[in-house]
Amino acid sequence: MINSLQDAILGITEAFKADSFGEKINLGVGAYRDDKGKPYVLPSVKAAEQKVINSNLDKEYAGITGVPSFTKAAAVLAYSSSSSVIKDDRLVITQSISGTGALRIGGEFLARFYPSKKIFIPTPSWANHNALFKDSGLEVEKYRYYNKDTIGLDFEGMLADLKSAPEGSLVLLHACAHNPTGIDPTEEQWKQISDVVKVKKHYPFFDMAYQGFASGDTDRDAFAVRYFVAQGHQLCLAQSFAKNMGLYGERVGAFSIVCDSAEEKKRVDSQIKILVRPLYSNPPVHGARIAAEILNDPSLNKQWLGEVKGMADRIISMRSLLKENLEALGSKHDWSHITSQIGMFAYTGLTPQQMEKLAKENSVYATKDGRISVAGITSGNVKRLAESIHKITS
Ligand SMILES: Cc1ncc(COP(=O)(O)O)c(CN[C@](O)(C(=O)O)[C@@H](O)C(=O)O)c1O
Repeated sequence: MINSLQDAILGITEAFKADSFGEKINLGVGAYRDDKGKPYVLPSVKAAEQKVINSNLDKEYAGITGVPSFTKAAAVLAYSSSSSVIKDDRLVITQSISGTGALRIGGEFLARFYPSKKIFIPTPSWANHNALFKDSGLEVEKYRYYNKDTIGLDFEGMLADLKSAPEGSLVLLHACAHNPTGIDPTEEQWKQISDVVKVKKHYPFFDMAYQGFASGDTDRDAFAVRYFVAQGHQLCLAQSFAKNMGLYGERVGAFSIVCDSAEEKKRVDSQIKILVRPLYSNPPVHGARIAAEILNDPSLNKQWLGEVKGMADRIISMRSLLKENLEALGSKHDWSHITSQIGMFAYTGLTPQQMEKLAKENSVYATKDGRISVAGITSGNVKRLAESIHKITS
């Protein structure tokens, strides 16, 4: 019996669309919305796209690993131009079908070549990680990440689970803006995580789907990845440009592997090509060309960084507004986690039953785990949202 897919996240948008209430609120899928609740095409993306169109490029196939001007620039964005992985030419990188595709290439590659087939992912993690790595042929295990009592990071639990995992396990790490909790380790905690990963000889797989979108600063959001590289870890990285460039439907991403030499890079590069060719042969060019323009044109890059910061800042201000509105209503709960968390999502701590009530009785739609996409909050709907939350939590 084939079960029908009722995706925990995409299904929320379907329910939202089916609701005829005029003031319904969608806090489901992690996609940025402006203060009018509308999708946002970054002006820098529009300008870059115009440049691509004006170049009258052909529509020939890209190579298996994609548009070189994109992948080279994506590597610099993640690792920085001064990184030894780039200077010593020991980074394998391929374009991917956005972040999901990057994770999948990584999962398939590791299932083929990495000794351990166990990948430890945080509890909770992005809803799609589990199926994605299982379908890649890996066994998915969990490490503690979220402390529901403090609505914070269960750092002791995380370290303990990484220490007790079999030596040389795969470990998935959210580089910044953890989905769904919005709770990130501090830089000090990342250093301790790196130490444990090194002692246990684990292999880090970073998922960086929100670089620049978390703090508004692309270098700051890449701290964990760059620190681990500086500490000598070999690792792999999935990058998505869905959120920080708003290229959701263009499916722009990259998968990279840090090797220990240029020689090993050559061997790994050919294995990546052997894996990708029969999967989808080569990736779409349009979105990658737009991203390449933005990353390589200094004035477009500067404009883009300002726009990414603008998105991050709007989300941060909506966090504060929601917390202030809840407090103004006389809520007795401590809502400080709403402003201490970072990135696209706030992990409210509401129960599935309360989330159900939010939807059924208040036309506020979000995933059952209590995650809300803060990007769906606007200065126009924040009051009604706070009233709805207050009503079901009083
Ligand atoms: C941690 C993480 N990693 C990878 C991806 C994949 O992103 P893409 O393939 O589009 O580059 C997402 C997107 N997750 C969502 O924002 C979300 O959790 O709502 C949403 O886009 C999704 O597909 O679920 C993510 O949150």
